[in-house]
Amino acid sequence: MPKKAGTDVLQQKSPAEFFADNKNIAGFDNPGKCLYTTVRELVENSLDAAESVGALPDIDIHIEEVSQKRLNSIRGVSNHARLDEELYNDFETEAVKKKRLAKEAKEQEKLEKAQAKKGEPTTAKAKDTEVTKGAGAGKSAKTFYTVRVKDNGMGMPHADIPNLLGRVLSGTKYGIKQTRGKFGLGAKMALIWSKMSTGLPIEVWSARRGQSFISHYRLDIDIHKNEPHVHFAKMNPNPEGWRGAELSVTILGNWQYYRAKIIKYLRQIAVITPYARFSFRYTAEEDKNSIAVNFHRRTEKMPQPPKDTKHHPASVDLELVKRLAASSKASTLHKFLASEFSNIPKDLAGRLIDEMRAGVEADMAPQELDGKQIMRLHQLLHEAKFKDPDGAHLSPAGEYNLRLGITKELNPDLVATHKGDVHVLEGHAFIVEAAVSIGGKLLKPGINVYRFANRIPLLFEGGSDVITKTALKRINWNLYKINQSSDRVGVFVSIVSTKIPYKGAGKEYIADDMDEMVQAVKSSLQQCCLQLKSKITRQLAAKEQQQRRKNLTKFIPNAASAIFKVLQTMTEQGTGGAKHKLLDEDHGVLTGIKQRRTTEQTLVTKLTEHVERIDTDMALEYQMQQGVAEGVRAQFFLVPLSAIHEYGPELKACVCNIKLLQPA
Ligand SMILES: Nc1ncnc2c1ncn2[C@@H]1O[C@H](COP(=O)(O)OP(=O)(O)OP(=O)(O)O)[C@@H](O)[C@H]1O
Repeated sequence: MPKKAGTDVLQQKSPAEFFADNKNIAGFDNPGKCLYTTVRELVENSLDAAESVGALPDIDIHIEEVSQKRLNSIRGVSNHARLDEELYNDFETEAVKKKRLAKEAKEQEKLEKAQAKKGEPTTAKAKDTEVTKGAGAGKSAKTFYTVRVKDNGMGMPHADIPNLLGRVLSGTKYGIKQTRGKFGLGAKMALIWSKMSTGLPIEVWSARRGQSFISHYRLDIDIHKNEPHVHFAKMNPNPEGWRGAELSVTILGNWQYYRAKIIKYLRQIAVITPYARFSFRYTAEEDKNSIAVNFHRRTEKMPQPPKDTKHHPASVDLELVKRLAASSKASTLHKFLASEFSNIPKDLAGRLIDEMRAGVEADMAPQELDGKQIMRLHQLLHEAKFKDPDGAHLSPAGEYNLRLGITKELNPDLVATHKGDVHVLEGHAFIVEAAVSIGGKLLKPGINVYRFANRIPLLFEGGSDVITKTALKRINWNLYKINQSSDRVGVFVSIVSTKIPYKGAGKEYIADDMDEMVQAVKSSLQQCCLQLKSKITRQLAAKEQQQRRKNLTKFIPNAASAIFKVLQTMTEQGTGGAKHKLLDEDHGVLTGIKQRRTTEQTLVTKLTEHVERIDTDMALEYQMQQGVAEGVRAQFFLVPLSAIHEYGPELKACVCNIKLLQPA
């Protein structure tokens, strides 16, 4: 142990201490961001937990505002009235107070005038109200929040709960599998922050399938030792057979500044997870500020769950090879290579061993490999040719879910989706899915980028991210008849992989420096744009036609009146002086006018009929050119009323055909 702290004194930190000192690395930058990241980490754990047992996620999220005063009573700290006002940050001298009140009165007067102008009732405000300030009152007051997230997932084994939630860098998601969580850090960071800001422990309820009790824990973390500290643990009866987990943590936060981000996050997670139900409630100390938002489940079709896979030879480092060899249960080196790695079939394992030489035999135990032999093996694994991972173990959201989520949450005019091929980055397979939408009231004019990685929305650091940069700089939107500044364009890209190359443990963005990733994102977006281009071209043609008709129709009254006047003059003056001889039908027209059978209104009616006929003829001609099969098609999704429904024959009507297709 160091005797005294100083720059030249050797000190050691536990992982918990490190992350407590550097919270920003994990996305816990300031109170508002801490509130956001806490919600996010707990929701993502819940989604992982529900999907891992194949349950359609049902997630309740509740944020409850807790004033300093209430927090103090929870903690048993007494709330004293202030004795020495000048001691506090928010103390105002008489002069400052007078100035503030005058300013407030002026603003109030302005507001009342504006309301009176609009005919609205004026909101009376008590002027010069003196608030009795106790502990936690005034503008320096902080606000705390209890965040509670409940799910219907797999729950946690009773005995593992302290380690899973009270020891930094512990978790069940370190395997080679696509999961939202990866680092074994998120929930513990929420606990560390609660410990740092309120000193309150985390509370946990959990029940697993086949378990007759509900585990109930209250625990915190010994940051110095990186160990869980259990306040109490109980096994309560579970008469209703509930399964899932519920976590509750009380932290310092800032709802006011991060409210929009939290709602945006939930809206985006609802886009990428339309098979989940999210119910969100915010309870404020003042009831009028409370809100509730529900994101309903729109489909019961969940993507195939991701599967565990093995290390691809191209993805292993020297340390990992050493560790795998030391811990392998395979009896021979040959079996070790063929069983611990993906894409090394038996014959290739034999060839690799032959290639290693240096005293290496196929039937030696992997633990017998010495340091140099391990180095040789590691080198060979990176130099030899192996098949790429096929990506079958990944679980992309699917074009159906992506489209459904976008349509449901943003209601755009057009959407195109595309699922890219499997690509590989450092031995890890990845798939890029993309969607591009046009229109919809919720989007601003311009390019609106939505980023997802392993089905998590990424909301921060957009400027440095590969998806944003590709959408803004590498796509020539004009080529696809999309106006990048005036059209409301939604760009949605979802990347799934066993290893998302995040920059930082906060999982906020993917860097732009990997060519494989850049190309895959670009190509998926281009494919969406190509689909949109043909739809937009058709829409533009239809619009042009409509405009032409509108223009012609607009001039009919004037044209009819002018023609009528000419014809009237001709009838009145006779046609004796005409240069050209009139045809019989022309005489007919003039006679009609003379006898008042043909009026100006007759001309209006005839011209209108003519414009409409031309319009119909052009539409028919267009339809003939396109062919019936190429007629205007739009995909839309119907939500079945029950889980059992049939994809029956095509429904034919005079205006459209509807065919119910089983989603791919
Ligand atoms: N709601 C839950 N249901 C079931 N298990 C959970 C739940 N929340 C957490 N866990 C378990 O606790 C472990 C630790 O969670 P934590 O959030 O600290 O890290 P992680 O999700 O593994 O990784 P990351 O830091 O990347 O989010 C998880 O791996 C999981 O096994």
